[in-house]
Amino acid sequence: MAVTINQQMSIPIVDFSAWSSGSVRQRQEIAQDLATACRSLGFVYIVGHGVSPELVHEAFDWSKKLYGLSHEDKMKAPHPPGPTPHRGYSHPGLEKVYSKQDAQGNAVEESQGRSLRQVTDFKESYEIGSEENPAQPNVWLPEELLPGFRAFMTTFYWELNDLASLILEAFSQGLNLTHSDRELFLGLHSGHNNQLRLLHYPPVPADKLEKQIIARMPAHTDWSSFTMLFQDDCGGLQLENPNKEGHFIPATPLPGALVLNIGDMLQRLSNDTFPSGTHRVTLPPLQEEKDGSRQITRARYSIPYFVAPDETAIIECLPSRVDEKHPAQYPPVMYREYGGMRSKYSYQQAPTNTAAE
Ligand SMILES: O=C(O)CCC(=O)C(=O)O
Ligand SMILES: [Fe+2]
Repeated sequence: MAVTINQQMSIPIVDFSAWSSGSVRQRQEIAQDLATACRSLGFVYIVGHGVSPELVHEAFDWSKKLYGLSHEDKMKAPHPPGPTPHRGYSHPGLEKVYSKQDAQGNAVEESQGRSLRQVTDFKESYEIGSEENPAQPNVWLPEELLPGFRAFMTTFYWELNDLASLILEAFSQGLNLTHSDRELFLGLHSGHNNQLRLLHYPPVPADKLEKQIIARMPAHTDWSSFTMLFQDDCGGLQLENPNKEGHFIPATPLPGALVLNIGDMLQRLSNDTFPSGTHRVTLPPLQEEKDGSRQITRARYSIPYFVAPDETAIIECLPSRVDEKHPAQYPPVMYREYGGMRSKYSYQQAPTNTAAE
């Protein structure tokens, strides 16, 4: 039995190890297990995913080296102004993550953008894409600052895309797509519009997070098709229980597992068969260090990989998932336009970077 519901954590675990070399029956079981898991929460742990622990370890090592550089050096690969291109280094406080609900209504755009920023997201990130995506060129550090970083990350990006392609196949089988829908679905994802993200949440006083004076990452959905996330052992990632608004389930770090969550595009393509999971990063349960009487959270590192449709792909409910009983829930949308709408306020003028002091 490849799917287990861990009672304590309630997030299903799917073993993907037999996907590439398994029998037709084994593959069918995995596809079904994955679909069952994604239907319920839109969140699943994948074990046996084939990305070697050494490679993941090396990626975290590079991330630590990157964030160990001085602010001045990190700013040699600055995120360009505005939300796109979404590449390079974002210092703490620059990017604001918010939910679809937070940003509704067009008339009060400016004030909304400002009010969303009253609570700073205390994290720093570095975004990497395909080297062959002219719409979103990478912003690299000078090679001498971190020799080998660019080469490693470029290889890692495509290694993760290899896994993403297998998971897309498993999804098309689990969703019972017709042959032509399968071709369409796979064809939307060339791999050139994915995004590899290195995230660092510096230590902060726990009470600042508790009192919501600052945030790590507020509740949101990802707007790509799905996300594969590696996290360190700190904890703090949580997903919202889809049946109980405002109740969050911890995505406790599970050694060797990646966390997969469904994004808005796959929710649309699957016509709501797979819900896009709302998640956030908040206070981890572990607080090991103390600063006088004040509790300080540990630093946290995570590496999400967003598997996205191509920029100009038109996303609409796949015909295999639409019938009289299940009419299409979404009109067609170009992926680039949807992303633009969701990220509109995320890179407005940032407040000064002092929130965690
Ligand atoms: O850091 C994490 O665990 C989650 C990151 C995340 O949700 C995101 O970057 O969209
Ligand atoms: Fe996310």
